[in-house]
Amino acid sequence: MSEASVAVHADTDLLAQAVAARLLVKLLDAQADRGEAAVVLTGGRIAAAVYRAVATLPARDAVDWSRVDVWWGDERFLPVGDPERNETQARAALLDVVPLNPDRVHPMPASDGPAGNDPEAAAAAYAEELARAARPGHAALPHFDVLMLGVGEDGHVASVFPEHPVHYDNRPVSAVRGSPKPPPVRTTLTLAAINTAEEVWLVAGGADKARAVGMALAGAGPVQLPAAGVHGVDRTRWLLDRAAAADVPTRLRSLR
Ligand SMILES: O=C(O)[C@H](O)[C@@H](O)[C@H](O)[C@H](O)COP(=O)(O)O
Repeated sequence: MSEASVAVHADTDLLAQAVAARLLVKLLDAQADRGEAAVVLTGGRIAAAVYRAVATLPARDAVDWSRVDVWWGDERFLPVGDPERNETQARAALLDVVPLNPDRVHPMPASDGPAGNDPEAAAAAYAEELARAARPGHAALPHFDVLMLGVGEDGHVASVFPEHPVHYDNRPVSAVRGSPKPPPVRTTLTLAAINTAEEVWLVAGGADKARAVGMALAGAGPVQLPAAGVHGVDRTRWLLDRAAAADVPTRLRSLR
């Protein structure tokens, strides 16, 4: 398993700026190595702040956005264009302002989409879309260069919540009902699918995240604290601000 690294930034704004800069470099490196790049997005406030920061960095134009695949790690199961959808937030903050190839943007299905108002069918449809993008004969999932996650106060990541049946689903994409964070119906990559990414970044800012972050890094169980069960194949990066890092053992921090 890859080692986890922890970077701590002074405040949430600097955290978002630093993650945005890292993301651009990661996309550039992936394109230099493989000719293309694939990123998996998430929802929430810190993710939106990162997307907005990417949009304002002049270096964003160094990325060939037409060769970036955009996937989502989770989605709130709502109609297309609903302001609460993670897709809508990412489009407004970043995706609408960079020259992406629309065929390479892969939102999770909406509740009024072709899969119908059925989150299980939506999860299955997304699993099929992922499988179509996988290298033939290799895997059920395409290569993900970097997968970003926020962290909930309860330790959830994507829409994998503590003690939820999704932990026992061996498919790559799962429907979620009864989410403790609204809205209650969602779709999500499972931890096993998340953990196929080359790099996984857990981004958390604010004092309300300190307990979950500290417990995850202290080795809590993944069913009780999903963030503890996340590992990139090459790297797992915890990208935090000082308040969120308050309970992280000092030996694990590289302070900035
Ligand atoms: O749909 C969502 O809400 C998410 O994907 C969720 O996993 C989020 O990333 C965390 O809850 C952190 O959200 P904040 O950054 O807003 O605290």
